[in-house]
Amino acid sequence: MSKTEEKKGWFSRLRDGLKRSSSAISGGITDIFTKRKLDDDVIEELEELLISADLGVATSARIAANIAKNRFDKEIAPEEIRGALADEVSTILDPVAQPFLLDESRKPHVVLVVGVNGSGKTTTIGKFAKQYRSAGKKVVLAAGDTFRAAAVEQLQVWGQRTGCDVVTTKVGGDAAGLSFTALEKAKAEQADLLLIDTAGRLQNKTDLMAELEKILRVIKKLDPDAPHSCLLVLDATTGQNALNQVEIFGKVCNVTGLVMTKLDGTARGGVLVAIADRFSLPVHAIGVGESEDDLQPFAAKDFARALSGVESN
Ligand SMILES: Nc1nc2c(ncn2[C@@H]2O[C@H](COP(=O)(O)OP(=O)(O)OP(=O)(O)O)[C@@H](O)[C@H]2O)c(=O)[nH]1
Repeated sequence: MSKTEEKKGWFSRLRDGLKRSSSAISGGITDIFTKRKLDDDVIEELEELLISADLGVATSARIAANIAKNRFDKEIAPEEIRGALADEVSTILDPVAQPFLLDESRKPHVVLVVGVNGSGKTTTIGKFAKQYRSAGKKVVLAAGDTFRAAAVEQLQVWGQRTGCDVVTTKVGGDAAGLSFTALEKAKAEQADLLLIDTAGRLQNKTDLMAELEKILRVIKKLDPDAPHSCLLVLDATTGQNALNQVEIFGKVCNVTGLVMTKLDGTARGGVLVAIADRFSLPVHAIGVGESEDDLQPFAAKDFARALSGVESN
């Protein structure tokens, strides 16, 4: 498949995945803008529409005001508004759309993967493992979600599939100790990348924080700069709650980048715009489906156009 075909294929998948979010926005724009002049009421309705699509109050107000500029008192076609919205969203997302970069000077580059249960951490780890294995890198996985046997098994499956060693311990075992062992092994083997999975029991914040802090403390004994990255995986279906998760996890570990999954299962995909606007954290990848191919590097313009219901890329 050529690069253009591949890009086109991904754009259709992205557009299909974001359908629930985009049809609410796109349909709302048609309802608001058909045969009406752009006045204060229309701006307010647009703002409300964006808030209901989870773009956040402050961000929605700013976008609506920007779109209204130079268009006041004119009858504007819905398609033009969708295009203008895509441009506004793209301006917000562009600075945060940054691919994850492997630091080759680290042996290994240590990545701590955090996020609440079921957010898509394992899928993300599997995808990264596959990507770097295909590039000929040595990758070690640490099954740090020691609470659930299924989480460990799932990571082992990824290990087998991608040819990566998976360091595990018994169910209920110490995640920090396991991370230490995994880093020791990865260092000894001159691995390029160590991906550490973690448990995400946000319902017990104190335990979660204590556990993450312990992992951080312990791996720093072997490498004071580790972890070199901390990826927070967010589930888009949680909507505005994803903003709280960025804050909570940010207090424990220095979150360096985000991955947002399950954008296909929700009408709340706009939350990614609110998060980008508020935290300015790099967004490395997004997921619009259950297969590993549905997790792709984040492209701001494509996302903005798909979310706004602009038909082509
Ligand atoms: N629809 C959809 N499902 C996804 C996406 N990403 C992951 N999933 C599914 O969500 C479920 C949870 O994903 P995992 O990768 O196991 O998440 P986790 O954070 O490791 O979960 P725990 O191990 O339970 O903590 C799985 O059934 C995945 O197939 C996505 O982008 N879209």
